[in-house]
Amino acid sequence: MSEAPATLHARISQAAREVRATCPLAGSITNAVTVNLVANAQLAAGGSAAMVYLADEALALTQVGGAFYVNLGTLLPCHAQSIPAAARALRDLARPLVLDPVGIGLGELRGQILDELRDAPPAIVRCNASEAIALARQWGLLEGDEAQGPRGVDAQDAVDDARAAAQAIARFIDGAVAVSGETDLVASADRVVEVEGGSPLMTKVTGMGCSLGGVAAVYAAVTDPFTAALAAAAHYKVAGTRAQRDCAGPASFQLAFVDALHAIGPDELAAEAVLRERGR
Ligand SMILES: Nc1ncnc2c1ncn2[C@@H]1O[C@H](COP(=O)(O)OP(=O)(O)OP(=O)(O)O)[C@@H](O)[C@H]1O
Ligand SMILES: Cc1ncsc1CCO
Ligand SMILES: [Mg+2]
Repeated sequence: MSEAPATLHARISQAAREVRATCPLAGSITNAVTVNLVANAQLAAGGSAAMVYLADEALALTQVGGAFYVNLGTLLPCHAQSIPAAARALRDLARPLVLDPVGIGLGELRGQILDELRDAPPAIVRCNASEAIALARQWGLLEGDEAQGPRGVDAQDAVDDARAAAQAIARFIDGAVAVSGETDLVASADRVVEVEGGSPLMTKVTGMGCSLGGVAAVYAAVTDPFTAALAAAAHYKVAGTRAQRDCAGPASFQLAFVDALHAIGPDELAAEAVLRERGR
């Protein structure tokens, strides 16, 4: 990993160049609905993919991959062991974990696993606004009114409403949080950047968020968590904007989107990324 350049755009293009040059492996434990899109997006972005379910295999993958991705979307009994075991192994190796806490609040197992991850935390949390607020509450990171109240699993909150939660999580994990929506928000302990672009059709294809987490893990294999989260968010927004021009609806959008992820080079990515710094 070389030293990060000063500007955000330069950091993104350097990260994309390193991904293209090294084809980093990010292993995944991810949900059964969208596993194929996650792997295809990781390959199209320039990385390599390997999906597992069992603890034994997850532990082997943490040793060989540059980063690891965990998505709680469709839990099975084996995940009660495999996800915490992978997270602890990554913590001990000082290798980045990217977490998508899909469906936080649904049933008990998700909550148990997230309690365990508090002690072996991810480097990047990738989620929607409601999930960011729910995770910050579960980990006890909010105070006053913000700490109260039940939350569902849908993204009923606006991305901007999740800003305090995102920053609280980013500080707690000493990493980055990427909250997706019409405008994405990427937070580190001391910076908040908005990323514009994409398409409303991204909400009509399942797994756009899941696969964004997988691509963030590919980037996390070559750069720091904040740059990785920002590069992945920007790559998705630029690819989504392009894909919308060439499609007839959600199905052809997904194809055009994966093509665009693949076609966008590091310089184009930096040139077309629309970023707005919101505070540091
Ligand atoms: N209305 C929108 N306009 C533009 N881009 C959007 C819009 N909604 C979502 N996106 C983009 O779609 C991608 C996925 O974000 P989204 O918030 O839909 O994730 P998600 O709800 O976790 O998805 P899933 O759970 O289906 O994987 C991100 O790149 C985000 O920027
Ligand atoms: C639809 C769905 N259900 C569980 S995971 C998933 C994919 C989007 O998160
Ligand atoms: Mg999601």
